[in-house]
Amino acid sequence: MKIFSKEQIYEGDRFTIKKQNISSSELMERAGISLFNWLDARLQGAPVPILIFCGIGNNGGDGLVLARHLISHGYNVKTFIVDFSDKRSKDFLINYERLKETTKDWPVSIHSVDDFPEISSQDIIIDAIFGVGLNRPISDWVIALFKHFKASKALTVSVDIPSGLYTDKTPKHEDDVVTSNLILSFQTPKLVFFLPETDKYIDQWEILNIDIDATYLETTETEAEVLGKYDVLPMYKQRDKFSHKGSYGHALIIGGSYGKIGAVQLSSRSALLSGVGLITAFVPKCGYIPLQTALPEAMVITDADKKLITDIVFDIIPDAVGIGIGLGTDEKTVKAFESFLKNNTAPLVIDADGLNILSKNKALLKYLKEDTILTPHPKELKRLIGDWEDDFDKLSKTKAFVKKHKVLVIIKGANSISVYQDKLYINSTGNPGLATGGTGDVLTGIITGLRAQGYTALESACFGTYLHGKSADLAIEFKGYQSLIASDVISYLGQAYLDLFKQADTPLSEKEQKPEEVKK
Ligand SMILES: NC(=O)C1=CN([C@@H]2O[C@H](COP(=O)(O)OP(=O)(O)OC[C@H]3O[C@@H](n4cnc5c(N)ncnc54)[C@H](OP(=O)(O)O)[C@@H]3O)[C@@H](O)[C@H]2O)[C@@H](O)CC1
Ligand SMILES: Nc1ncnc2c1ncn2[C@@H]1O[C@H](COP(=O)(O)OP(=O)(O)O)[C@@H](O)[C@H]1O
Ligand SMILES: [K+]
Repeated sequence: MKIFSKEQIYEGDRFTIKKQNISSSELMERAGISLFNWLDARLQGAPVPILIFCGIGNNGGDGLVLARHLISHGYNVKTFIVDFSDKRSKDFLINYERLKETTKDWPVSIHSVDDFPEISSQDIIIDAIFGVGLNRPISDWVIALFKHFKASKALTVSVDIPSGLYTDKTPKHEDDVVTSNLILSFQTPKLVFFLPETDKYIDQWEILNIDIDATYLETTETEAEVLGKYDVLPMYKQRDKFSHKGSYGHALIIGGSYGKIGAVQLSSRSALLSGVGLITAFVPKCGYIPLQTALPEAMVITDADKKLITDIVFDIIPDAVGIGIGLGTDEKTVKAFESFLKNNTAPLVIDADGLNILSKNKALLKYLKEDTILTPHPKELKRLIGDWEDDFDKLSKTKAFVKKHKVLVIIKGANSISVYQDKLYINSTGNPGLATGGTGDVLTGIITGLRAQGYTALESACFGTYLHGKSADLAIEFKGYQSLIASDVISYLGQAYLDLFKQADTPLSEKEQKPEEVKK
């Protein structure tokens, strides 16, 4: 599902208005009706007090349309205008007049703290104060209103985006944003719904379809996409009836050091369960017996050294290599890594200590072949690209790194983001059960396994992070968050594949509702 930028949202409005030959207030009517239909379907006429707080722009206009439809359907509504500016948008004014025609009364204006209404915890607050148009710091009294909302403990529903949240930067203080329980966002999720620093402002969100022109939505290239089942499904490669183990590639996992052989076992097993034809592990001598015992399906090649990797030589021709897990950063290992990088021609995935070695020896970056996949968690990323000011800065620095070295970087975490050729691919699966040692090794194994099977770098990253998170999502139903361990993620990989073909899930895009006519 595409994530449109603020500029693209405004352009989509203009395009739709022209193409469908409608006025901008008709588009606002659709937005307001979609809000009304959503609420009406859930409230079913319940007489709960609904307090609608409208700004003076189009977000406020949406709130006014909603107020009009709720009132004319008999709901218990109070409408307030949060008067933070003398300006009024054209469509706000049109709907301000229309509301008056319905209620025969003007909404209550709020100019300062003295005007704040009492709010009970049983009320519903509709936050239509600022939308994507927020472009500068908010007045103190408006922030005090946000706090007043929070103190009331009333259920708070934000229109399009929680007021106070920018689309392209992180708020300075937590209190500067409305604490909302639910966001009803028009047509496209916003990038801030997926970033670690803005996550605290996002509880639940749903997309409301307002019929922005389909051609515009299809043909506009966006910087970011969030990938659900129906986005990764086309990447899936079927197995042919007459295929054999040679058809599905040979993956090589290079890593391990004394006390960290388990990491290689996790990666190798994950590669196998991702579907690879053959798997070989390259480890120090101390890894031979444990690996051969724990994973009989794997072949094992050992380094001359007992405890470390000191010279990476092998006579197989792998279709993809995953390197770095449990590797350590001993000087001898660094040398071996360097010489491997210079000579390797197979598609490559670099993780963990492989990344740490690169960070300490930036001159090695020039040996990375195009489309190498790097899988840093945030600390490893910081070592690689330097510190960042906020999440947006992190993304732009990662993009610059990706462009310069022609690689793909997966920024791991909740909503892992694959950064490739100027674009961001956001994973939608996974859960905090994954916050446990070894799950990153599993991801490396899955991605290396996919790469060896002939998936492109981008497909391996997107499909791999999806499957990894989905396995964890399926596993926690039986294991719980606390007891999920990396081995469980591997065990559920088969279920994650099977789940791709289950029909029960609604595609993200089909969750969008049609902006039906208002029910009479
Ligand atoms: N396709 C869609 O998605 C559709 C979207 N629609 C809706 O439109 C919403 C965007 O509306 P919007 O552009 O009018 O901006 P909004 O957020 O209401 O802000 C109002 C104005 O306030 C100003 N301002 C900014 N910051 C300020 C500050 N700190 N303190 C004081 N003033 C400040 C600034 O104006 P300025 O003063 O800079 O000229 C800004 O323009 C969008 O979120 C959605 O709800 C639908 O109606 C139709 C289809
Ligand atoms: N809270 C979370 N929600 C979803 N996924 C998570 C969460 N925490 C960690 N993960 C995932 O778990 C994996 C952890 O990788 P990493 O930090 O390298 O662990 P390790 O080095 O122990 O294997 C990554 O794929 C990351 O995206
Ligand atoms: K809002």
